[in-house]
Order: sequence, then C-alpha cells, then structure tokens
Amino acid sequence: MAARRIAVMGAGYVGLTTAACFARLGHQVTCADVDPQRVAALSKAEVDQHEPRLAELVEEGLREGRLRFVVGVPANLSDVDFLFLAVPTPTGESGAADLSAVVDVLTRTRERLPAGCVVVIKSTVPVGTTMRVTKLLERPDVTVVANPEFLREGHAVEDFLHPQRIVVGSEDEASALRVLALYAGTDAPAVITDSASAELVKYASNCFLAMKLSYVNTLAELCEQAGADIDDVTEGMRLDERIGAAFLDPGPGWGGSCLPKDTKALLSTSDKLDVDFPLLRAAIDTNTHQVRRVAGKVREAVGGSLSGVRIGVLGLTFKAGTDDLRDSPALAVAQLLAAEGAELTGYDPCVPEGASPGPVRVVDTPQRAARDASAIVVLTEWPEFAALDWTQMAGQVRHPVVVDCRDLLPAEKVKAAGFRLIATGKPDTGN
Ligand SMILES: NC(=O)C1=CN([C@@H]2O[C@H](COP(=O)(O)OP(=O)(O)OC[C@H]3O[C@@H](n4cnc5c(N)ncnc54)[C@H](O)[C@@H]3O)[C@@H](O)[C@H]2O)C=CC1
Ligand SMILES: O=C(O)[C@H]1O[C@H](OP(=O)(O)OP(=O)(O)OC[C@H]2O[C@@H](n3ccc(=O)[nH]c3=O)[C@H](O)[C@@H]2O)[C@H](O)[C@@H](O)[C@@H]1O
Repeated sequence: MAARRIAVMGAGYVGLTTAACFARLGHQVTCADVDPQRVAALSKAEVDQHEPRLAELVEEGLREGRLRFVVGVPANLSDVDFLFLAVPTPTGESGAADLSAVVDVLTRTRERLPAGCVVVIKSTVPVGTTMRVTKLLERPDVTVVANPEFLREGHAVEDFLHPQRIVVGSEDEASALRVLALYAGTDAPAVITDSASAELVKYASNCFLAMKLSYVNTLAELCEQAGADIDDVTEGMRLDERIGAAFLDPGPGWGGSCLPKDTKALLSTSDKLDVDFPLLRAAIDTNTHQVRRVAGKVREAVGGSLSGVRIGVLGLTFKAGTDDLRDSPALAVAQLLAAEGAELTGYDPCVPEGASPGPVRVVDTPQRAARDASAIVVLTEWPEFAALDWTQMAGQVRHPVVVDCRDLLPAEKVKAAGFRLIATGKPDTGN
C-alpha cells in the first residue's frame, strides 16, 4: 500500500482516532485543531480521552515521524492528497445539524488545496452536504467524498482498525476508490455508493439503534407493569438472528454526543423533505419519557418527595468505558432530581473527585457516594458497581434502597445485604 499525505481537521474523538490510526497504517498525517492547548498537549502525546490504545498510537506516530499536530490550518496543505473533515456538527436551529465548523474549514482551506486533492467528509452531515460542499469549494480540480465514521466511544481504535464496514460515497468513483485504498489492511467489507446514500447510511444506522433502544426501554416499562422480566424477554429476542443480540439492554435513556443529535437531525431532514417519520419522533419522545420515568422511580423509592433528600449516584458518563459526559442520560436524570430538591453525591470511575458535572458533587469512592443516602441510583453500567461489597454499602446509607436503571447488580447479593432493589424491567417485589 502506498503511503499517502493526509490532513485531518479536528482532533476530537473522531479526528484524533482517524489521524492516529492512519499514521499506524503507514500514512503521513497532519492533524489540525483550533484549540491551541489541545494541540500542545497532543504534540507531547498527552491524550485526554479515555480510549484504549489511542495514547499509544499517538505516541508511536509522533516518535516515528508519521503524525504531527498543528493549530489552525496545516502549513503543508499544498502537499496533501486527502483533507479529512472531522469537526463537530452539533444540533443547530430547529434540530438540524449545524455545519458552521465544516464551512469554516472549507473557507480557510479551499484556495490552498492542491489540484487532485480529495476532500473527505468524516463528520456526520445531512444528506446533500457533500454535493453542497462540492459547489461551495468552486474547485473542479478537487473532488469531495463522504466517508462516515461508525466508531463507538470507548472502542474507537479497535473500531477504526477493524470496522464492520467502510462506507464511501462520491459522484466520482475513482476518488471513492482512492479513499477506500487508505484503509488497506483493515479488511472490512466496503459499500461504495453515491454521496447522498453514504451520508444517509450514517443517520440510518444511528437512528435505528436509537429506535431499538427506545423500543426496549418501553418493553422494560411494560415488563414492570405485567410482572415479567426484561432480561428473559430480551434473551428470547436475542436468539432470533433477524433481531440481533446487541442493543437490547434497557437503561436510563440513550445519550452521548451522537444518538441524540443525529435523531434530531434526521427528523429535521425528513421534515424538510416532507417525509413524515413518526417512528423516529416516537423514539425521541420515548427517550425523554424514559429519563423522567427514572427520576419518578427514584422519587417513589424515597417515599414521594425529593426535597432535601440525599441521593447517591453511581455512574455519570453516558455509558461505561468512556469519560464522556456529553448528553449523558445520567446527568439528565440528575438534573431532574436536583430540580425537585435532591442533594446528589456521585461516583464515576472516569470522573475525578471535585468535578461538578451538573448538580452532582463527585467523590472518589462508591462508598462515599452512598454515605447517608436515602437511595442509591445506578445510572451507568460500570462493571465495578456489580462487584461492590453491597453489605459494606448497606453500612453507609440512611435507607437501604437501590434503583438499578441498568439491570447491572447481582439481585440476590444486593437483597441479601438488606437492600430493597428496584430494577428496570423487573417487578418491584418490595425487598
Ligand atoms: N464521537 C463519536 O463517537 C463519533 C462522532 N462522529 C461525528 O464526527 C464529528 C466529530 O465528532 P467528535 O470527534 O466527537 O467531536 P469532538 O467535539 O470530540 O472534536 C471536535 C474537534 O474539532 C475541533 N474543531 C472545531 N472546529 C474546528 C475547526 N473549524 N477547525 C479545526 N478544528 C475544529 C474542536 O476543537 C475539537 O477538538 C461529528 O460530526 C460527529 O457526529 C461520528 C462517529 C463517532
Ligand atoms: O455516531 C456516533 O458518534 C456513534 O454513536 C454511537 O456510539 P456511542 O455514541 O459511542 O455510543 P453507543 O455505544 O451507541 O451508546 C449510545 C447510548 O445507548 C445506550 N445503550 C446502548 C446499548 C444498550 O443495549 N443499551 C443502552 O442503553 C448507552 O448507554 C448510551 O447512552 C454508535 O454506536 C456508533 O456506531 C456511532 O459511530
């Protein structure tokens, strides 16, 4: 495989992973970011994301001279073969994706791109963006390709180097194939298509996952009312290959930096294209309901009023295996509890003591989070919560009640320690 010269704009979860992994695959990579502090830290191989192997690959790339970090626009742009865009596309007005960072990068680079260069949009962008970018560039000698990213936080490097699929979309097939060739060595099936289809694969996938989760969260509610057990119900579903085994664990709602924004963005796109998408709207509404439902369970667990009541919160990140707090359902639940007067003390293995995400005072052990609590609520599925000594936890609390929103805890052990366990998707037996 021939080594290529790649510039990656944006050094966040996706940009940094892309840059470090392409360097690992043998390419020559310059990664640019607007944040000078971030660039200074990365240039010393200081990686602040909690991502297995990422720091190691950054360090390797720097040491072997295949990776470097710069502020703003790379000075060597006239040499690059590919310009990757990995800048944020947050929720903007009326739910649509805000493309101002994409436009900003193009404005600052368009005149400096060499002839024959390929602009690759890795950021998640609404259908039609690649075509619009092509027009905006006004550079017939430069092609634009959509290459959406599917990595999961907490598995970023593994997912990038061993993806389940690589999707490349362009109106220029030769450019699409050039982009695909960059991934030589990753051995994933490829989908080569037009840019609109490629852009839509990304939203279609994230929104499908969100719908699946809203479905399972409502099933969990149904189980509680019907006296059924969600774990057994999903076990029965998982064995059907058409349904698939993954993404069937109920929780306090789905969150993170992408599922919430991408569901809103696809709904906004559908509205603009005059396509009614009630399924997607219902998935979003169900998620709002789920967060409220969890807060209601905690309120009920402490007897009906949260005013002045101390709650111990276990888990703050949007899922286990990451330090990312963006759009965390745990924090959304915490906000609702705090709005009703609860005092929240929390513990999360990836959030340092003294931090104060939202209304939660963070301490350094689960035991301290439980101290004098009238209820404990498990919001993130960190395995270490299941392995806790629940008898010791019982010694900390004011009232031994635990609301397990992730169905994570070993029920028999927790109950044997004297706790009343209220688990999602299980009948509340009162002990
Ligand atoms: N986080 C994830 O797991 C995934 C994210 N995506 C998509 O990738 C894109 C980037 O997301 P993240 O990496 O999570 O964002 P992020 O917020 O972690 O990082 C974005 C980086 O871009 C920098 N930046 C902002 N404006 C810039 C500009 N004009 N020029 C250069 N750098 C700039 C920021 O300083 C930041 O370091 C989004 O479109 C997102 O939807 C896609 C798949 C997975
Ligand atoms: O576009 C993106 O940014 C990425 O969004 C998600 O990845 P990520 O945000 O890392 O998080 P997920 O692992 O998908 O989890 C999302 C939410 O669903 C919740 N979840 C997940 C699985 C499950 O069974 N139950 C459940 O409640 C998680 O706790 C979390 O709050 C997708 O899984 C990635 O493929 C995609 O690239």
